[in-house]
Amino acid sequence: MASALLPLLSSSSSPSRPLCLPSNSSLFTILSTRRLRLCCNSRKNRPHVTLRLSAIDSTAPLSKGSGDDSKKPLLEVRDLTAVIAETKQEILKGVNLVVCEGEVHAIMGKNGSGKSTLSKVLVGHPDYEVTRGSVVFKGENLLDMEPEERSLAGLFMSFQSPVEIPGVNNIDFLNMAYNARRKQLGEPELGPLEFYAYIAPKLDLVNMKIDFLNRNVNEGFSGGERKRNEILQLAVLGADLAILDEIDSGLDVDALRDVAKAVNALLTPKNSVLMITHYRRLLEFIKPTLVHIMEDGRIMKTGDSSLAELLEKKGYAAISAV
Ligand SMILES: Nc1ncnc2c1ncn2[C@@H]1O[C@H](COP(=O)(O)OP(=O)(O)OP(=O)(O)O)[C@@H](O)[C@H]1O
Repeated sequence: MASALLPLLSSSSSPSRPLCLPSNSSLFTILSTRRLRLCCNSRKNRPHVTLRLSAIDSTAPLSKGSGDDSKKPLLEVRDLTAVIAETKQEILKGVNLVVCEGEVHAIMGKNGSGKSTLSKVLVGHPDYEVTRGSVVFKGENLLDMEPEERSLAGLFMSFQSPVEIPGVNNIDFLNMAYNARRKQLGEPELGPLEFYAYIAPKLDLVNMKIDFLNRNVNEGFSGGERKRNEILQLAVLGADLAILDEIDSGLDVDALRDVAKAVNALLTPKNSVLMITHYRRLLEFIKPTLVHIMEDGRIMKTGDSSLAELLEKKGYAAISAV
């Protein structure tokens, strides 16, 4: 692997070669949902939680994600209401959600129910304004933080449609994002060689060819390659809470397995995943602690993975009737 890295090093990441990167402000936006803390443990200590569909009334305040009092809440969303900044149209209409450390939560729901908006509001996307409610992340008021502060605090978001960054190659982008984090932590930055040594095992984790490091970020990537690249970013940057918006869309079965394997490998009893999906298939690979169903800007139902099974067999009408 080391020798394969050398051509890339000399061609793209020489310290003497100026990086072609976007302006600071756009880079900030790009990086604002990226953040790091390397987590490589397995999730074998994760408790298995079984809840019946009726066990949680999602309109009532939730005390703990899974109802397990020994767990520490990581994210507490209370009565969150948000509008589109430009039009003031209300999209989120009172979301309640608690994710504890070490939990995997899945959010499902019809198209347009507000799932992506919720995730974007959590990372501080400027298209939306919060009009009511609170979000506490690791004990801090998340809504008071700038997007980049949220990222540095441990929030990572993988977008439904990852953007291309023309003129910026992947390895430079990742190296810079990782170094920004290290700088924040008061740690020395990694030079190109050290960074290659750091990233190489992560490429294996997501089963990505090394060539992708030398291509511009997401430029010409297939849908599946973009998703793998998102998970590579997560593996590099790490996260206390990773929000994965339809990470399964556009993936073939093998790619889904690889991505799920990588996500599972990153989970520890301390960090959590909030994943948005339309399909139960993903939940077979990444086992959820809880499944939430969103409808018209609210979480209307919460249960275990049997909720996703019911949904797949009988559709949303059956869920409303439960
Ligand atoms: N910036 C925006 N401008 C206009 N409408 C928006 C904006 N953001 C969200 N919406 C609208 O808000 C609603 C919720 O959108 P959102 O993307 O959150 O849905 P979703 O549940 O993720 O849907 P899908 O499953 O199709 O991805 C949709 O009707 C969408 O058109």
